[in-house]
Amino acid sequence: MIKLEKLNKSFGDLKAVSDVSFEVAQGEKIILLGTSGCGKTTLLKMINRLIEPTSGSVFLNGENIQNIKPEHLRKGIGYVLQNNGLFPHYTIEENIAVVPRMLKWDSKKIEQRTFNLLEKLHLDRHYLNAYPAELSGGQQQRVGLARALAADPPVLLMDEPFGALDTITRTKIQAEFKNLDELKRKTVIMVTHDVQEAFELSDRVCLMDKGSIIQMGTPSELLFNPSNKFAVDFLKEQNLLLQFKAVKLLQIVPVPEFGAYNLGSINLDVDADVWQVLELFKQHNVDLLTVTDQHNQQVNTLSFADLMAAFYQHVKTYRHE
Ligand SMILES: Nc1ncnc2c1ncn2[C@@H]1O[C@H](COP(=O)(O)OP(=O)(O)OP(=O)(O)O)[C@@H](O)[C@H]1O
Repeated sequence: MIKLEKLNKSFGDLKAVSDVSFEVAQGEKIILLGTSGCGKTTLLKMINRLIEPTSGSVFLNGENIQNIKPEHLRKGIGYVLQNNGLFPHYTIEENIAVVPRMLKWDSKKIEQRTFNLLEKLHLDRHYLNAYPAELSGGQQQRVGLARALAADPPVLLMDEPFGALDTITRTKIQAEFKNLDELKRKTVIMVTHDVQEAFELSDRVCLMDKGSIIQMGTPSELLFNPSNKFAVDFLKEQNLLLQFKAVKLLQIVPVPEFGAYNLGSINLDVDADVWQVLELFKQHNVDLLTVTDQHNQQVNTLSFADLMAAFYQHVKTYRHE
């Protein structure tokens, strides 16, 4: 779907992006992660031609984007800017309608799409005539996302979309983002410097430093098989928490087909990660995790200590693979 080939960008003597190559499959969620100034935004902007590379190429569905007019290219690539970048003198309705108007949609279609997006993004219709400054940061962020999604582009580029939000609003919007059906089929490349956000929302993480890729892989690959000291150090602070979130209960405690996990009277999602289970152990003060089969017969029980032992055994095995 998207292919980056030996992309370089220099600003004078400064190499902002250095020899970056990778491919992104359709529907994949890639997160560009790294410290401030490592070249993430520059790399992102080369994908929609807001910045032209010094050398190297970007291909979209096999076509070199140098051969596509920037305005045309950007109609098929939604872009959520850092600090949401809404036009302050446009109402919310006008902000959302920017690309559909460029595409000359009729007003009824634009209205329907706008209402539909507001509903999906939990924004009340009465904001339509308001200006961005009248909305909270979280609401502005939702409008920024609605604007990028308005014309239903197959690709979405997002630059620190949740960066300006407080932790609680951020966690809430991240969860909504993850569960938005509309986004599931889209190819997303997103910039962040927040490790947890990267691990939570991505299929693969592209860890960068000084313009270059340090490591690109799934969250589990980065966590359990970091490629060098930079990758180890970057993830060190939150390592254990990230590991608990990266490992699914299913990977360490088998469950029969159509069976279930239970904590006391709580029925757990079979897709739960270890962190969610640990949280539930703590919150509900239960002693045992039970595994039942399709007839609701108990086939296994694990204490907190058993669960931890299974987790560490899994981590040990994974590291040696
Ligand atoms: N237009 C420009 N002219 C000169 N230098 C630039 C320009 N744009 C970016 N840079 C420099 O290129 C480097 C990479 O910048 P970039 O914005 O891509 O980093 P980033 O990883 O996105 O940082 P942040 O997380 O702080 O947004 C930085 O050193 C920056 O100062």
